[in-house]
Amino acid sequence: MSDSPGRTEDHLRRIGTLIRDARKHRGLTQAQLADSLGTSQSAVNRIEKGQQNLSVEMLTRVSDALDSQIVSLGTPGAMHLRVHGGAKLSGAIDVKTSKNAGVALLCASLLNRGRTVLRRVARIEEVNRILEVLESMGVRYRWLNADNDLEIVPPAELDLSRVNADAARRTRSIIMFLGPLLHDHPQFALPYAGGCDLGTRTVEPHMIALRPFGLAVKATTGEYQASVDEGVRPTRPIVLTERGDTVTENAIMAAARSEGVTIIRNASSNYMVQDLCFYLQKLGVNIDGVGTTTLKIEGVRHIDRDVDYSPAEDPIEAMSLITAAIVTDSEITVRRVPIEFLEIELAVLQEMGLQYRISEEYLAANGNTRLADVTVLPSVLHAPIDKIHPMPFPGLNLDNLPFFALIAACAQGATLVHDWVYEKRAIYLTELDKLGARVTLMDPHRVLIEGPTHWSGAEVICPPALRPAVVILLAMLTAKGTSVLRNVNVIHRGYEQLAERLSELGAQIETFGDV
Ligand SMILES: CC(=O)N[C@H]1[C@@H](OP(=O)(O)OP(=O)(O)OC[C@H]2O[C@@H](n3ccc(=O)[nH]c3=O)[C@H](O)[C@@H]2O)O[C@H](CO)[C@@H](O)[C@@H]1O
Ligand SMILES: C=C(OP(=O)(O)O)C(=O)O
Repeated sequence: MSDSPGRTEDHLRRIGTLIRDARKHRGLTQAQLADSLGTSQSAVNRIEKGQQNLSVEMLTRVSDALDSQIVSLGTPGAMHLRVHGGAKLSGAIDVKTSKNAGVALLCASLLNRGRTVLRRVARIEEVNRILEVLESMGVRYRWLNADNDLEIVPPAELDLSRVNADAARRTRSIIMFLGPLLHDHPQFALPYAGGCDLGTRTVEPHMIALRPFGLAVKATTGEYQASVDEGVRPTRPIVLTERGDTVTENAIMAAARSEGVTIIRNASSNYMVQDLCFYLQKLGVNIDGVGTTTLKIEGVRHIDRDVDYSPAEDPIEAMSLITAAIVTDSEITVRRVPIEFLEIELAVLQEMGLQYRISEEYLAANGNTRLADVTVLPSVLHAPIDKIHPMPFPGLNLDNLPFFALIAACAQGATLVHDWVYEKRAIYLTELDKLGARVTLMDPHRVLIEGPTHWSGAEVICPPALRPAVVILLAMLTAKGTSVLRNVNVIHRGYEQLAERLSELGAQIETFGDV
């Protein structure tokens, strides 16, 4: 190691603490660990205090003895959380604007020759990835202030020859560049879409929706090769084969600059789609039917307007924070909840016995979305009578399903959670078992959860999916003892400063990185 002595000591102390935590999780005394390492109890004591130099060989032996990877190598930048469970939360917290509107609006800013300012954008990795891709195309952007207002200025001509493939491959939202780009670019290539690892997520509906605008896409190694037959536009209503959010957004963005009227049927009316429509209306695009499944869009061939738009608050973050209160049995007020996108969730929770207060409604800064403050009160929960399953809006949101799994684990009785959509997400919920939950995987889409759970701290590596990772973090808030959650970078994809904001409510969470 070419480290300075001070840093080495600091690293040794941090490794020592990790070893102590892992030992305690295993329920071992220092003497028992020493035995299995063939060393003395005093040596283990020195190791845990960071007072003993450690060879790689010794570290490997400790890792084996504790069945825990104490130090991860080769993942530069990996961040982890140490959570001391059991603390009650109190106070109030504001919901931030949504990830999913944020990424859609960034893609939509490509439709506009003028300057777009987006207010209070969630400063999350998913947004950063799209910004990196935009920048690689020649778009300039600037964070304007501490409120996270973001300015986007497109170049006279986009340069699609050097698209940042590394950033693009890490987000599924890259697929939403197809709709905006097809207007001015007869040929272009885009890297394949990435995102959470949730099993197969088809892009076929996007192809079907965009074909009437002249788009043909050939998938080659690692890239979509797009070609556009200019002048082709829909001759009849576009009927989406599934009511997906991003596919609806792609169709809207294709229609926005296509002259004449386009009708989209079986459109998603979800929150991010509504935000996109409100933004486009500010750009002069006439859209009828916002909030319904039939949209009538009057395209404008050239859009060149300086525009200022405020995306609405995130219903999934709101659900995450409500869940934090429920699992810790605390009273907290979640402010700026986009209530119209959580009504069914709250109705189901009420049936499960949740007590909460709700304020008068008020409007989000976009002038449209209804907000309210929700105060969650400590409650005794029981399993719902029926299974919990998602539906396109106005159903229970698919991204909120994992939170119901955690809440079900806190409730008395057995709950069936059915994720009919994603092939893999439900499987990750069985990770809750490491903290004491009883989650039985019935098949890849259904889990049976038996509560209530006697949560106990553990060390868990984040699954490669945003919501299941957050659910594990929230369970750790209530689990007895200390837990370690590794590789939490996946959480930063969709949440801004979640650990820090939970700490402000009283949670005891420390962040640490790889040594
Ligand atoms: C950036 C963004 O906005 N992401 C959201 C968006 O992703 P996105 O719109 O990309 O969602 P997908 O297209 O992957 O759809 C999700 C899954 O649902 C299936 N499907 C969808 C609609 C339908 O009517 N029938 C059907 O079977 C799809 O085949 C797919 O397997 O919607 C997902 C589903 O709400 C959310 O989890 C994501 O957070
Ligand atoms: C699945 C999700 O998002 P994405 O579409 O960005 O992968 C999510 O937000 O939970």
